Amino acid sequence: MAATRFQPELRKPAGSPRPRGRENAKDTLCRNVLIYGHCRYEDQGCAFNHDPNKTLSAQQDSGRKSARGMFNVDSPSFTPSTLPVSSSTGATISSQAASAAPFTPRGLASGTATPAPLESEPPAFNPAQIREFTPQSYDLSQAVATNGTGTESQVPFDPFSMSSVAQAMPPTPYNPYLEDTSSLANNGAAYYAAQSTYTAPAQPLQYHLYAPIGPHREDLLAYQRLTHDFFMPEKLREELQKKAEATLQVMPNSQLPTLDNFHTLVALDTSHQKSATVFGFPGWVYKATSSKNGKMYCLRRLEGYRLTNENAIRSVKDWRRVDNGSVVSVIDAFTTRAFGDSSLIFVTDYFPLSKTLVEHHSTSTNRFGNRVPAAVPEKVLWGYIVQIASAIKSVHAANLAVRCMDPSKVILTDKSRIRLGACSVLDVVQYDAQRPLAELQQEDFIHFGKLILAVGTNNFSPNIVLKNAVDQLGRTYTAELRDTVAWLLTPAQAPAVKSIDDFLSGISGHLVSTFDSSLHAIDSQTSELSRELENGRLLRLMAKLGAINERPEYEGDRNWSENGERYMLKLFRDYVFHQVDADGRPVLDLAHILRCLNKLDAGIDEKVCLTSRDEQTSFVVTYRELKKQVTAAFAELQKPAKGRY
Ligand SMILES: Nc1ncnc2c1ncn2[C@@H]1O[C@H](COP(=O)(O)OP(=O)(O)OP(=O)(O)O)[C@@H](O)[C@H]1O
Repeated sequence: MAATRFQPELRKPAGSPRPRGRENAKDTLCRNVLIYGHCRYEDQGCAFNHDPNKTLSAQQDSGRKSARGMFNVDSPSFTPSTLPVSSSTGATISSQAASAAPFTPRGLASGTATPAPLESEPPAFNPAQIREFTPQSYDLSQAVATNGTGTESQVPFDPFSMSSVAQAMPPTPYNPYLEDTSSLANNGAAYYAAQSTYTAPAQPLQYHLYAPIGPHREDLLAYQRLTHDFFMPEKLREELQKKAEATLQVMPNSQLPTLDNFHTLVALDTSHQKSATVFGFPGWVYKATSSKNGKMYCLRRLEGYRLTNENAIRSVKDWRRVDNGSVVSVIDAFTTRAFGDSSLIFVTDYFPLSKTLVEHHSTSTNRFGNRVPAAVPEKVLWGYIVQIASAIKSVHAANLAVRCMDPSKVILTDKSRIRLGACSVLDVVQYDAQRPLAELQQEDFIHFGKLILAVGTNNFSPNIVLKNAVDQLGRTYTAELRDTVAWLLTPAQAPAVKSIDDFLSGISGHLVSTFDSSLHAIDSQTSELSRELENGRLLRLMAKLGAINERPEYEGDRNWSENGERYMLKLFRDYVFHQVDADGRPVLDLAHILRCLNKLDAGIDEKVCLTSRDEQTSFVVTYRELKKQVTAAFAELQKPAKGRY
């Protein structure tokens, strides 16, 4: 919008300074100069002064001359040489001036009482000189003192400092499972006494502790939520339960012997066929319970093995140095005649319901019962590659070699989680060969390549033709995967040697994505765990209620009678678990149950109306009161009966 210029000939400026006549006008600085820096009408008869220096000296002179140097209403307002002042002068500028072209101040800060010397250079904009805003701790007591008002001490609150909060917190963290909150009260006493600083609330949370730790499901409306939303996902629960069941499984009428340190052996082999292809001895795998600590271990037995060199079996202890998530830890090895032969036993960690890669990847059958090779997703294959590479790194770092990476000796213990399951076996069995470690380590790369090739092509035959299999791999998967496997299968040209570190840097992109997947897995498991933590709390509460309610042995006891305090707990139990609709049909609302139990556990001040089934008695009682009664009743049950002990 074009600026409308101020035209003194056409319009009188409104407001002060009000020129008294032409003479006065000469001493008054033209507003066009004031606003725009120059006046277009200067040579066309504008009566005002166009020389800022003159105005200034005239004002100074008049100030010096006049005994009435005092300002009065008629005094021309003080006008800095080049800048409109903010107060009265500003008010006199016409509204049109608001749309004037931008004004560039020349040499004077707005509102400054002393005009800057006109000769001085305009200050350059220098952001470095501007002091950064730093939030200061606002000390109210000081503010009060400077204001000179009351003596009341105010709480200095520094919202940016946590130190005051940390100091005020009780030294021991609040334990929501502790029924006895007296320690909290003690802490609280000290804490409340020192109320001079802001403190975070330290009392028990006023509700339940289900904290929404992610990752979350999509937003669901209340009615879309399922029972499962409150508990562990069904699949995970089932999986864990099956694993627990497998761990505790026993074989009735088992013919298997009891060993020196192990009992209750359960065969884990899925086939009865003796196979000596991998180790040169028929092998069997058992789950067994340790007599020393009651824990379960996996025993791998090599049938008919005769120990010729004591050192062979001692080599197993070197494997205790290997601690890697992708290696089944080797605990011990010994020979035994308990099976009626001379057997070599390796003791390793036990992973319930694990399957070998052969078992897992060669089980697809079509509707005629024939095996159908199913391509393993490339992402899964890369996951395997990363895990095995990590295992090899640990093993090589411990100056050992894996030696056995047969797909039937690599076990899948969880979704896409694999572990090398037969480490150390060949170290003992082929001890006498005394092959150099460097050679064995280089051979590990070839075993590794063969393993991935077997899984990728779904061909677990020992007679696989490598070249054809690599070509087949290239047709199903990316060139990167094919080249990776080809690199593993190609022996290094002596004297060059392959190193696992070179391999790891070559697949670094896949390391990152596998790492990210495992972070996601950890996140969801932590989230599940936090939910189960709360469910465990509720279980304890339900156990208490169950122990308290319906105790026939207290029938004659006044405390437990229909009028006694304990009666409320019975009504509460009805309120929580035995709700019925208008027709007397059961109402099963899990959310109601959880909500009530959580409120009871927290002992909140909310009231609840409990009515007896015959609707003759009603209590209005707080959850706090109910909680007290649960605690008291349970404590009474815990007391040994008089005269009984
Ligand atoms: N550490 C372990 N924890 C739990 N189960 C294991 C463990 N190691 C192996 N298993 C399981 O024991 C079973 C037998 O394993 P084994 O190594 O004998 O495989 P296999 O397929 O029978 O091979 P082979 O034909 O050479 O005997 C497999 O189902 C395997 O998943």
